[in-house]
Amino acid sequence: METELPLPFLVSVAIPPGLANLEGLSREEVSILGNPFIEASSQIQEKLARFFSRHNYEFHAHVDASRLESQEDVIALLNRGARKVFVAPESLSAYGDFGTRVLPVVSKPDVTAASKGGLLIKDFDPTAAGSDKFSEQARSAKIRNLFLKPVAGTNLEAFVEFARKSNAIPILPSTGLTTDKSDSSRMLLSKLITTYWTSDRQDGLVPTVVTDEAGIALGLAYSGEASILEALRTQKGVYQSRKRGLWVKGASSGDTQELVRLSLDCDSDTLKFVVKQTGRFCHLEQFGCFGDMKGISALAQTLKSRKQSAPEGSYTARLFSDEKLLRAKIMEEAEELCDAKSPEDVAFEAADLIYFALTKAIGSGVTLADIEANLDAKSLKVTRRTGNAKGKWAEKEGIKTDAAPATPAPEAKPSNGRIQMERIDSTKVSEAQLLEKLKRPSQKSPDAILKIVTPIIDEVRKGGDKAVLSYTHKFEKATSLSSPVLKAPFPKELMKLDAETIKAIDTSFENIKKFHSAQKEDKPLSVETMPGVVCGRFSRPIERVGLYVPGGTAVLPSTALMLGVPAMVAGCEKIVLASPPRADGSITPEIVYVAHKVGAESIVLAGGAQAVAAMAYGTESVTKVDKILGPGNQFVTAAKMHVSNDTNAGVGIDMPAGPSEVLVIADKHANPAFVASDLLSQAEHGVDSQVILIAVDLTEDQLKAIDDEVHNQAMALPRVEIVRGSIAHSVTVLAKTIDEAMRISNEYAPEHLILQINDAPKAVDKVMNAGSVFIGEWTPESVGDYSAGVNHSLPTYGFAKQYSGVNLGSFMKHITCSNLTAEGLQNVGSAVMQLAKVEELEAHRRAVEIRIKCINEKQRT
Ligand SMILES: NC(=O)c1ccc[n+]([C@@H]2O[C@H](COP(=O)([O-])OP(=O)(O)OC[C@H]3O[C@@H](n4cnc5c(N)ncnc54)[C@H](O)[C@@H]3O)[C@@H](O)[C@H]2O)c1
Ligand SMILES: N[C@H](CO)Cc1c[nH]c[nH+]1
Ligand SMILES: [Zn+2]
Repeated sequence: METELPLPFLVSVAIPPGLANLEGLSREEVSILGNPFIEASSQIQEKLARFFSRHNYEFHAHVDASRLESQEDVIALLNRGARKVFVAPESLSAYGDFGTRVLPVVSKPDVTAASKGGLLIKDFDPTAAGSDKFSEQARSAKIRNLFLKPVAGTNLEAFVEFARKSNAIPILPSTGLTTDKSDSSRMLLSKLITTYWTSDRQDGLVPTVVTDEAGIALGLAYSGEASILEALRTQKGVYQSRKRGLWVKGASSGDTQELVRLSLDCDSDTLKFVVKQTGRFCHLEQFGCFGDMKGISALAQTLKSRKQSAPEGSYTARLFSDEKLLRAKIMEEAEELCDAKSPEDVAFEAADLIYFALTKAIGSGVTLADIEANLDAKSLKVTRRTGNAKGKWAEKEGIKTDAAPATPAPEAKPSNGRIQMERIDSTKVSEAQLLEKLKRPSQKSPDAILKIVTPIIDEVRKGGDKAVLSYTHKFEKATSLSSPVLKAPFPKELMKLDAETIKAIDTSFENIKKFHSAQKEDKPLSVETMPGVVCGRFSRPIERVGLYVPGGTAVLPSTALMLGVPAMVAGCEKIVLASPPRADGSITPEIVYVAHKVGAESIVLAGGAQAVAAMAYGTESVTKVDKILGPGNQFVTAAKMHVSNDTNAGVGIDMPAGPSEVLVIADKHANPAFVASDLLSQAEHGVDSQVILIAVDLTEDQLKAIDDEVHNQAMALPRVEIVRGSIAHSVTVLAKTIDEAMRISNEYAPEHLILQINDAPKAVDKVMNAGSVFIGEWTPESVGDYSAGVNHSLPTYGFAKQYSGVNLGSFMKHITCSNLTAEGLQNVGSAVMQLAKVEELEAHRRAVEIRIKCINEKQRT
């Protein structure tokens, strides 16, 4: 059961007839329970989204959006505060990046339909045949976020019991609950709430923490079924006095409370009433039973009362009435805060700024609760601002800005803002400014990531399988998984695929195999450096390799091919694949099929640092490997670095392969639609991806044609919101010549370089730094990602300056050998002895001398 819900059930709130406005969905109806479930359709999506942001009290809106037509509708709902949106299962893959905020809705009771994060089953009939079995399966699978919506006419009390037993969250129809305000409906509602609570007191009352809207505890009271019923009926603070029965707060003192929301705590033995308090709560001369308010809440309270009755001529009264003075003070304090250095000064200046900012808010009728609700709502946004400063402020500080007003920051208008790359003219900026613009989006500091992965690695090293499994349960929610490894031979039923996919994998497999086989050396190297001195070099496969196939935000069977095929061609004896499993513990069938084709000995069903540690050190069931290869997120990369630095692990790694990137060089011969499609193909990987276009001597019309294509093609993509994120830190650079473009590209050292220019093959000579190059208009980068034969596991972040991408050599070691004849030793011996003498390593010298003496003796006899 999800514990973050205010109450352990949802109430499905009916949309008012006519849909003229949604005011019928008033705060009193949905907010007190804090937990509505609303059915959306494209027609009312916008109204719903606006409704969520307007009523920014903390209520959990769960929205059935299976009838929405566009992804943008879903994203708008998420951005405006819907905690969860349920969509048709076939469109789920488009929301991979939104974690458990988007879940599937189905009508058939089937536990296996639960994706990683949960499931909503509609029209559920708890009395139908097979429902007991379903309940048992649901309980043992411990699916988080399993929501059940009953078929019309279901007995609600029995249904709630059924849901509790099944570890599910029931969605109760509004009819008879919130929409019907009769006593009997309120009675049913209070009964349902009391069904969930447990009291350890003899009188059956439940302790009730009373807080104001900012969450400051006012005091402790008690609730019983009757007081809850009365509180719901009157929407006021009503409690159960232990001595005097029903206690309507403020009935005699006039210090009444408006009930804002009620919730149960995690183990359902304490209630919380959030109230708007008039006057004070405590019977003593203080606001709450724990004393008066402090800090920001107290300041907000004081400002509120000053606004109502500030003595004329007082400073606060002046601030409320003199807009210019307040503006100047906010600016002044903001600057002082920016300039403050010592912790004391920062605290002092921050307090001043908060005072003036809050004065502005209270003067505009905005409460502290409104500000806090905004902060909470921002944390729920799935599309974010870049965080860059705007216009004049950025210019003043000489830092990266948000897009100019003509191209608004995409995040500001998530649904329809233009998707456009920032432009920079390389001839009008300094080299330093250009490089600043081309900086990759910043990632979390390596230290912060290391702090997260080090304990995971240590635990796996010590705890083996058990530790790996516990992390897989935690991160992948695959709680049913009992072994972290799937050993070959892999069962056929785990690699059931349609014929078209098999054909595509087989084609790619053959091409990758062909290209990597061709990288084999014909024969061992052998060179006679002096007469009788023969030096040689031969290669051997690395015996045991661990191949990490990412699976967090997207499943990438193509990466399994790119790592598995060269390992097979190299002749590695043991190939171990690792990839995060799905929530039901299974691995994508495409990956199992590739593992089978490359002859992998096992698949480690784990991801992240735990998978890397398991392969580096070995566990009871995971084979220890000699080298770990493959891309991954920051946790995977940090874990690879960490284990490779541990001499006890004895494990090597490939190179840092992070968020995807592409640099396209296009001249006037390039087709704008092709250019845009290549940029977007890497932009869709993740919001941390970056794409760069170097436009060589293009006119404004030609540039606009590419910009238009980027926007129009992006808008038609299922992952448009991810593209918005990556395009926000992507750049078009204007250059005059191909040489200038190549110079910039070599400095950037892109993972992928695409040449869409006249006589593209000729320009290849000028490429110094790049992971992989795609030459000419008929070579989109995606052919390299999947099927051409080249490898797609490539160095990013500028590491193409010193690393190669994965290739056959990544799976081989080169061993050298020397073979001397007596004549050879005589020829080279004097040089060796002299250098040994210089280094004062006498034993080295004598190892030659002893042999030369022997040769000389032999020659004499
Ligand atoms: N350069 C290349 O050649 C190339 C190729 C393919 C993919 N990629 C990149 O690989 C990356 C794949 O990342 P991904 O996240 O989708 O999958 P992933 O498999 O790399 O990571 C998922 C794992 O991250 C761990 N994790 C997540 N959050 C965590 C947390 N808070 N603390 C500790 N561990 C946590 C979990 O163990 C989870 O299993 C992307 O950036 C993609 O662009 C690069
Ligand atoms: N372009 C990615 C490497 O940066 C690899 C990939 C896998 N699937 C699609 N693309
Ligand atoms: Zn790709």
